Amino acid sequence: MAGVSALSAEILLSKRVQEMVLNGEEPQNLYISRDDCTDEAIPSPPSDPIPIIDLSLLSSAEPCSAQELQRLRLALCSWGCFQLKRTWLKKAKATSFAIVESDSFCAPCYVGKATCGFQATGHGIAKSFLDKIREVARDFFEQPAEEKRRHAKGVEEFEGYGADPVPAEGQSLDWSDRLFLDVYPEDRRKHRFWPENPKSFRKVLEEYTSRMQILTELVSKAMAKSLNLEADCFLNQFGERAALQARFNYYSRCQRPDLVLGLKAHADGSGYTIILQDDVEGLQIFKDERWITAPSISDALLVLMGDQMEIMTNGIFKSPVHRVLTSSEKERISVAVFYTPEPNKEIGPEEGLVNEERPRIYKKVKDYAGVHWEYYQQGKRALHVAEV
Ligand SMILES: O=C(O)CCC(=O)C(=O)O
Ligand SMILES: [Fe+2]
Repeated sequence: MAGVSALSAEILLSKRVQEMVLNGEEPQNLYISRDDCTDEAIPSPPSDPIPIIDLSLLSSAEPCSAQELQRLRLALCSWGCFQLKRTWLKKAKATSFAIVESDSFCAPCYVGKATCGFQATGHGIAKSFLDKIREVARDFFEQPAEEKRRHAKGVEEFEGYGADPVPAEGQSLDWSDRLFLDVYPEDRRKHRFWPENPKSFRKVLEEYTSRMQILTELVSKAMAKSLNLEADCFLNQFGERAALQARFNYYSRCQRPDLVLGLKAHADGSGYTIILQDDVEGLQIFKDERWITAPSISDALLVLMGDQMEIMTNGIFKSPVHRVLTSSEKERISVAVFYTPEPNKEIGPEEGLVNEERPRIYKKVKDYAGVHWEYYQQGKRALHVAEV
């Protein structure tokens, strides 16, 4: 991009990428982060696809679930993520929930549960609801700039519409715009950042948040069971006021996808992250020394481990490095929900995962997400600060 004037990061971050694209502007130098664009050109050996896990089989009794638990554990040890496909959450009469997946429906297990007194009340994440989230996200970003600016964040703030705060010197900027919102606990919501338009945005996001709460309970329990731990152990570490934060990402088209990333390579500082993609691929996970594209499956959610699950599992589950590519042809939307232990709560490796064969590799940490952020801004991982 020789000849393009070098604007400072602060000025660029006060502008929206979407508007730069509408104005026909090329990416400035500060957005250029890739010099590895030849990696896609090298044919890579075929790899296993990101595992698809059927949670219905994990919330059911032995022996039905043993194989799926094993698949979940392997997915999280080797990939650090898995896809949840066509999942329906059915709220039980009491406090627990069963999940039923349409295409790998485990009839004997479900019948067993039903006769144990589980009653469905229709709390399902149907594909039509996932489409609704995508629709309100798209409708929000496609509004005129003035409307979105009503919910704008300051350059150095986190919450609201805009971009990440200014990174450390030498770090590149992401070719994306975001709307970042604290969604749970409810008393942490700052409604001035919640869009009033499209009209259904708030209601849909409230509903999605409730689904995410149910899902995090299920996933946390399933992960514990897959490691032969007490089902509630991770939930107890996350705490009752564990946070859910939603980040709506809008990746505009880019004239130089060979040089510019939608989101730079990073690992998440959350416990784990639940990602809803649209039909445009772009998310890549670094595995076995190469980047692997996460397929976009319209009725699937991608569950990606963050550093704090790696700590809680004493390094057994991996928090994968991932990034988002840009495309010159299509814009892309995703919604990432970060599930993070409650503020001020100490977390650490589960005792059941520390033994002679597997000595403790991480110590207890508190408010790790803040430390993670400082390193993230320097383009570094933070996990070493938790090492013993
Ligand atoms: O857009 C995506 O698919 C991934 C987003 C992501 O990794 C993040 O927001 O941390
Ligand atoms: Fe991420």
